[in-house]
Amino acid sequence: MKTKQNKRKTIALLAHDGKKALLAAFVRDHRSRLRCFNLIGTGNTGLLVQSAGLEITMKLSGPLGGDAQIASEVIAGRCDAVIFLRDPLVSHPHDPDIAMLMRNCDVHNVPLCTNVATAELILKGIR
Ligand SMILES: O=C(CO)COP(=O)(O)O
Repeated sequence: MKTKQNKRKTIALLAHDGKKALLAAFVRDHRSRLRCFNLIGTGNTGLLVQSAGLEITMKLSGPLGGDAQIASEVIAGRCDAVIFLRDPLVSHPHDPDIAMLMRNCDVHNVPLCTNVATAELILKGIR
């Protein structure tokens, strides 16, 4: 009889500089739950998650193409949810990449959240 493989899901974590403290607190509060997933993230966000004691695959920093790399994981079907604490109060040099990532989450029906309240719902809901 075939056994169903219990494949870990992948969550992407990204935070703009103005939201990094919030992401650090989120990671601290949900460390044990986050350990159940493969984590990927943009460069500086990844370093922050790593310094909280979690394993994470780091892509490039956002402005250098990291958002685009995360989008490519979404498009390839290798990312199951995106937690993106973006700062809506400042503009970013890579705004086109940010829009592209968000658009592709919608195109591929991948859960995307941009604030902590919804990030908590995603963590509760994803199996
Ligand atoms: O710019 C980002 C997301 O758009 C995040 O990039 P860093 O994690 O490298 O700061």
